[in-house]
Amino acid sequence: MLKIGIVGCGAIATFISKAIARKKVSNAKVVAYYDKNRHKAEKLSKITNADVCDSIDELVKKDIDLVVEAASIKAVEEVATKALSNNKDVLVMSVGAFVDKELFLKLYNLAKDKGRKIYLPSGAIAGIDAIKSLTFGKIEEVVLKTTKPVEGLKEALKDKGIDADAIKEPTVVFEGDVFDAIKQFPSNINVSVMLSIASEFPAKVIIVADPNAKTNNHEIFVKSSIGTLKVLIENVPCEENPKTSALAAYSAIRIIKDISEPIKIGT
Ligand SMILES: NC(=O)C1=CN([C@@H]2O[C@H](COP(=O)(O)OP(=O)(O)OC[C@H]3O[C@@H](n4cnc5c(N)ncnc54)[C@H](OP(=O)(O)O)[C@@H]3O)[C@@H](O)[C@H]2O)C=CC1
Ligand SMILES: O=C([O-])CC(=O)C(=O)O
Repeated sequence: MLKIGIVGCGAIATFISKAIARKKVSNAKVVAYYDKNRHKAEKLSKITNADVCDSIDELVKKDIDLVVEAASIKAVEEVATKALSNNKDVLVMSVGAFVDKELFLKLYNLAKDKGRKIYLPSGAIAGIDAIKSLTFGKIEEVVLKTTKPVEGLKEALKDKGIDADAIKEPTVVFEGDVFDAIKQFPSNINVSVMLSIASEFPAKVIIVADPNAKTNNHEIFVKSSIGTLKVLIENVPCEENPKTSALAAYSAIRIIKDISEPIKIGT
């Protein structure tokens, strides 16, 4: 039985907890939660009976195999460093943190030294399997066009001084590289960093705010010497957090399930 500790008790942690409690994943149990808002951890502990911790340090010292980071980009360095240093594997949802190459290398080397694994789920996008294989050829172009309901982009738009309520038709609110995209939309475009890591090529990113959209759509285009990939995924947003697609949580759940599977499907 894989023992899991979860840091960040929002939308993704809720999906994971329910999937485990409802035995959709039978090889794992949640044993500990930590959230900076203790009441959120307490709410989830009612679903799984897991302990509520007062700090990341307390959580990583527990008898657990895997720490799931489902908190924020800012939390990744501390959570992953402490998890790996305490000989736990770590699954990182806030993949945007790895836009920082130094952090990527630091955690990569720590995991290697400790003989532990860092899991980066495909998250809210599809096609990562093929894109990883395409890197054996020459990648020429990587583009992500994300269209989200205005509601899901509201906070980030406010930070940019854009009044989301004034958007009455599909509007491009960002066009640029992955580095600026994740800086300006840290809770919306982790997928662009995942795409760039998988393709080993910095993605061009376009973000559209659509007042009529009901789904979080990600359109991916990768041109390479091996082939050209075009993928569109239309994701149902989480009720608890409309910025986040349910698929992102299910990709983490799938990794947790696959850890104990004797057969590995896909690249
Ligand atoms: N890889 C991918 O494809 C995707 C990644 N994500 C990312 O995954 C992460 C989790 O998403 P989601 O569950 O929707 O987010 P939520 O906002 O629903 O939940 C995150 C929770 O973690 C808490 N938190 C934030 N920072 C810390 C910290 N340092 N220590 C402890 N708790 C903390 C938050 O508190 P508070 O609300 O007070 O900040 C909140 O309760 C986010 O970073 C999100 O951007 C999301 C979708 C797709
Ligand atoms: O869930 C999504 O559709 C994408 C997302 O929020 C992210 O990548 O940060």
